[in-house]
Amino acid sequence: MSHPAARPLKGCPSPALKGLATVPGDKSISHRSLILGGMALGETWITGLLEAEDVLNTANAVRAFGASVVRQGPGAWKVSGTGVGGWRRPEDVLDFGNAGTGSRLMMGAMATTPVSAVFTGDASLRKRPMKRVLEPLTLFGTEYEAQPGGLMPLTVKGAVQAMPVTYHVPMASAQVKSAMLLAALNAPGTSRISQTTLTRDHTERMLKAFGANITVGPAEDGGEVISITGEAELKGIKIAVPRDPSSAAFPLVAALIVPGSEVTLTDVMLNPRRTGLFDTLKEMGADLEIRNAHDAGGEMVGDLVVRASQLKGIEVPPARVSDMIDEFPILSVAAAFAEGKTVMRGLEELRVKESDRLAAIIAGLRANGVTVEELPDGLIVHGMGVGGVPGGGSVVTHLDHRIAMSFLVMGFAAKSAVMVDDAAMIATSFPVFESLMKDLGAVFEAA
Ligand SMILES: O=C(O)C1=C[C@@H](OP(=O)(O)O)[C@@H](O)[C@H](O)C1
Ligand SMILES: C=C(OP(=O)(O)O)C(=O)O
Repeated sequence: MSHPAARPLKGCPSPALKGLATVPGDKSISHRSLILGGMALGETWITGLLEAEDVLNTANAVRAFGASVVRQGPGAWKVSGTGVGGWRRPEDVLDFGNAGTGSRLMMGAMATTPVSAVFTGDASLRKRPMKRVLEPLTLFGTEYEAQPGGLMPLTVKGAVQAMPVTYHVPMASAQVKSAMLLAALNAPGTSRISQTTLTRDHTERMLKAFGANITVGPAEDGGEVISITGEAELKGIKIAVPRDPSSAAFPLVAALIVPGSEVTLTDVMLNPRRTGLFDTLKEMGADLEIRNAHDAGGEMVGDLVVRASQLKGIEVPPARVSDMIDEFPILSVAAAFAEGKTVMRGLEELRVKESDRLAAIIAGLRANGVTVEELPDGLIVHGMGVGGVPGGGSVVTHLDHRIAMSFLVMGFAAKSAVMVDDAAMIATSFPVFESLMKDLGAVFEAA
C-alpha cells in the first residue's frame, strides 16, 4: 500500500544510442503464469518471469490462497498449485500495490471458490474502477463489499454454489474478460464470455496450454465469443515468458528520436494483439525491421532492429487502439518529434489506468513546449521534428510508471533535460529500465 519515497530523475540530452538490449519478461504473461500455476494441479515451471513489483504482488497473493510459489533463480519460478477450487482463505489482506491486472485477475480466479479475501492497493489502484469486474462476477453467485463507487479496499466473497454465465464484456478490457474466464473455471457447465473489441488473448492461449476446455469463435458483432467449461482440471506446464513489447517500446522510441541511434532489441513478443505500436511507428516512417520472427512456446517472438528516423504525423486507426493500449504515452512522445500532426482517438480507457493518462500526457507535453489539443477521447500532438522539442519541463507522474519512462525518453532527445517527479514507480513493470537505457548510451541525472 505504501511506496518508497518519490525519486525525481532527469532524462538528459544523450549521444546516439547504440547496441543490443534484451528487455524483461512480459507483464501480462507473468501474472497469468503465476495465477494459472496456482490453480493447476502439479508443478508449473516458469522461466523469464518479470520480477517487478506488480508481478511479485501477484506471487504473494497466489501464495496466500495456498499454492506454493518458490523462486528458483533469476526469473525461474516453480508454482505447485492446489487444483481448481482448492484455494483457501488468505490470512491477511491482499495488497496488489499498483497492479490493475494482478488484482482484477485474482478477483476472478477466487470468485467461484467459497472463500473470501480483502483486496487493496496503493493510492493509484484505490482510485481505479473495480465494479467492471465485481458486477459481472456476481452473475456467478459471487458477492462483494467495496468502498463507494466500487473502489478498493474491498472484500470478495466467493460463490458457495457457482453457476455458469453468459456475459458480454462491454468495454475493451482484457482484464475483465480474463477475470470472467478464470471465474468460469470453477463454475459447473459452460460459460460464454463475449467481447466486441478483440483484446489481448494471453489468458485464452494459456488456458488451452493448461488443458482447459475452451474454444474461441466469431461473434455476430465482429467480436469473439469464448466458451469455457468449468470444474476444469488444469495441469501444471512449463512456461517460457517472452519479452515484453510494452517495455521494448521505450528503448525503441528512444532510438528513433535520438539522432544517429541504432539499437537491436532481442526476442520481443510479437503477438498481433500487442504490436499496434510497431505498425503505427512504421506508418510514421520508422526505420524498424523485425528479424528472426519465430514461434516460441505458442507466441511469436523476434528481434527489432531500429534506426533513428524522421517520423511524420499520422492518424492512428481507432481499430488499432486495443493492440497498443499501454503505448500511447510513449507514442505521444514519438509524435512530438514527428513532422506534422498525430491524431489519436478512441482512448477513453486511458482515463482509468494508473493515472488519467490522457491528462498526464497532455500536461507533460505542454510542460515541455509541445503544442497539443485535448479531445474528449484522445489528443492531437503537433510534432516539432527531430531536434525541435524544447524540453526543460517537470512532469507529474501520478504514480504512473509509463508516464515516468515516456518523459525520461523525451529528455534524451529534447534540447534540455526533462524531469519526472518520481522514477520509483518504474519498478512496478521495468525495474532495469535505467540500467538498460544507460548501457545503450542514455544519460540520466538525479534531480
Ligand atoms: O490483461 C492485461 O494483462 C492487461 C490489460 C490492459 O488493461 P485493461 O484490461 O484494463 O484494458 C492493459 O492496459 C494492462 O497493462 C494489462
Ligand atoms: C495499465 C497497466 O497496468 P495495470 O492495469 O496492470 O496496472 C500498464 O502496465 O500500463
